[in-house]
Amino acid sequence: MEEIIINGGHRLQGTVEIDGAKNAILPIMAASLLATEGVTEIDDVPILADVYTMSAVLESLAAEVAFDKNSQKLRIDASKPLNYEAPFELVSQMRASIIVLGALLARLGVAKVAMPGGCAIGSRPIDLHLKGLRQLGARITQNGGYIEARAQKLIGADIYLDFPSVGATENIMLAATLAEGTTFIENAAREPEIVDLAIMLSEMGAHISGAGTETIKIVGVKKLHGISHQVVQDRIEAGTMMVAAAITQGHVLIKNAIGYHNRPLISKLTEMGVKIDERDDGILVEGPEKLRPVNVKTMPHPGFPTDMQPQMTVAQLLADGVSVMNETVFENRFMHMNELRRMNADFEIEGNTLLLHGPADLRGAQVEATDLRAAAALVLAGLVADGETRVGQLQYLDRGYYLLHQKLSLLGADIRRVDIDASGAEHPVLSAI
Ligand SMILES: CC(=O)N[C@H]1[C@@H](OP(=O)(O)OP(=O)(O)OC[C@H]2O[C@@H](n3ccc(=O)[nH]c3=O)[C@H](O)[C@@H]2O)O[C@H](CO)[C@@H](O)[C@@H]1O
Ligand SMILES: C=C(OP(=O)(O)O)C(=O)O
Repeated sequence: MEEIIINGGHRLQGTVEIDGAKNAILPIMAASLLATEGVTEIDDVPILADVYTMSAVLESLAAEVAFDKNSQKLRIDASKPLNYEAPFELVSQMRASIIVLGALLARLGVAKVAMPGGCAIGSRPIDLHLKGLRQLGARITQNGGYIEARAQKLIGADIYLDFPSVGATENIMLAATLAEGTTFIENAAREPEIVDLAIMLSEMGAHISGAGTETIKIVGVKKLHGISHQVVQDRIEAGTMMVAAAITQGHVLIKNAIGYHNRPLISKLTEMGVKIDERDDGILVEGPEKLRPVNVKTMPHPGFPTDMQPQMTVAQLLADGVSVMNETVFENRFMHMNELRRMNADFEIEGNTLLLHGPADLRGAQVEATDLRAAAALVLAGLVADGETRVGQLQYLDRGYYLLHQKLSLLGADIRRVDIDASGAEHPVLSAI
């Protein structure tokens, strides 16, 4: 059993490097299935459990995948005939595997993918994905826990999404690249990871415009080819580090961080009294002695990201007064708060609204992650808590952060990751995956 152990109270100082984005690499890996010629080579690939899971999904479909951890390069050859079925054992490990549905349908005219379940943060249906694919001409059936989509040919369509779903936008983009004619996705998701996917698809030979706006236009082409692509930086990892600096009175340069990807977070941290300097070499964050309370509402991009909500609640807890967090994207994303209560946090939950009474006098405790960003929030709380915090269930953290403890340790935190054996002895963990 592994744990991260933190002794709080250290100011973070220095420079931190950020990896490629989990939420960009996963759809990019799915997109590589569309290349019938050449191989796809991807740089700056984050070393994450989800990347290994997606590699296994692609291999189950008969793509050849090679991931070199040292150079962080991923090579995918999908040029040979592919299978059309993504099995339950893999899809159930990671919801994002549903994105192979659109790619397989476009490439093979048929796809069978296990229905992804919900997860701790919400039920997460895929009705919008299916609605979009149906509008492109797919016949979709659900049987025995699998979704099967078939189409002799996909035909471009005008698709309006009731909600700007990231995954639905990506699935439809992948399917539409090889459809006959033009597709418009209206009320599309506008996240930077959508833009990165569009860049990659364009490099492969797709005709896409408007990614990053509400309307994406895709003119279908006959075929796509392998390319080299560098994954965009992970704005959520960058944001997590910004909050770490903000709450520890730190002085941290987030190297090469992209300010316009984190505009709402920068705005809210500034309101809290954090000094933020967007420089050519990254974003410099200086935490104040006292944080001011602030109200936050999560929204699809360019609103405040739900994936920064748990981390932000730690900063709000430490602020001098009452702050409000309103979570509008997922229905159950306050699971970390019960763990923070063990650390002496004072708050009330009313539906999807959280009232945080600061300034909290956080005390170290044994806590357990319930999902990926909950894990990050608990580590952040440990950085400022009095005494020792032990964070368990690190498999969630490993989905989205590589060696977070090492990065924080290099900035001056007293933090280590250990494997605890049956006798209770602790062994240092040097490489998480
Ligand atoms: C791998 C990846 O990129 N994951 C991100 C992606 O997840 P994901 O793509 O799953 O998130 P969506 O944008 O699709 O979901 C947002 C909301 O829409 C709902 N919905 C979605 C699809 C659908 O068909 N029907 C429906 O009702 C969901 O239940 C949720 O309440 O965007 C989320 C919202 O920014 C982020 O938290 C995740 O980190
Ligand atoms: C919710 C997240 O990811 P996923 O959609 O992969 O579960 C996340 O990155 O915070």
